Amino acid sequence: MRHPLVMGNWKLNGSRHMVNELIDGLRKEVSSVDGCDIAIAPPFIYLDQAKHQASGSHIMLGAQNVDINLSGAFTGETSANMLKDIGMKYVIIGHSERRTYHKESDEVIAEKFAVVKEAGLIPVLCIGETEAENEAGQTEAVCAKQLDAVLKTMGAPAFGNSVIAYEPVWAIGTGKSATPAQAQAVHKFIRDHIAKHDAKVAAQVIIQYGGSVNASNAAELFSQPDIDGALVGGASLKADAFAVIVKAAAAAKKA
Ligand SMILES: O=C(CO)COP(=O)(O)O
Repeated sequence: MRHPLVMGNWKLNGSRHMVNELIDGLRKEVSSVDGCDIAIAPPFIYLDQAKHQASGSHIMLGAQNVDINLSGAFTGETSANMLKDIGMKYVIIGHSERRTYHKESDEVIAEKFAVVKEAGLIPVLCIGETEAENEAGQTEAVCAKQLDAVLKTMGAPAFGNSVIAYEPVWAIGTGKSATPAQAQAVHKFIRDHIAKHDAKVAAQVIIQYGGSVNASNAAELFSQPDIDGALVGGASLKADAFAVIVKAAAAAKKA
């Protein structure tokens, strides 16, 4: 049985005050939840503070990005080993906002996947099509290409103890989530695509959905057989809304 993961991607939001308030709120709301892994990914500068604030709870920490290099003359960057050093568990890579605004290619993202695995951290690989690609019927081709970048360089076993987040770009921050049936169809495609290489790895890889997940639509999304939790943006900035999503994921897998 796969254990769902609900992860909050705070993106470029937060302050010292908010880190303390939000984590304190979450700790109260989710203290009795079991059956769902919980993580948050605040901005880099607050990761250490967040780790301390969450200590003793089952809220895990993740980073929103990582560099492909481990050390040296790379001004402004953060390495996978540094993230490991401060107690991170997950690293989000390939988010569509980084693909778009920072021109990250599939090849660079595959390199990031490799350094994250090498450091003993869990990559959360974001994939998904744009609205134009969706309308052109290219959803599966785009997802396959984004997965293949990692499959080609590292092989299917790299997806063992890794997370994939299917985030259709048109659903991110728009309030227009994919329907549960639409998301399920793509999640099944993703799992089947990995199964062509390694059925065992495909059966256990966590595939999260992301894109306008909120307290109202989460339960129905999680009722789908191949949706293993969510990567949540806006709704992760409010403890009560995020907790509803976490509880929905835990309940779905017990049902
Ligand atoms: O990009 C996302 C998570 O990584 C989704 O963002 P929203 O939940 O705000 O749509």
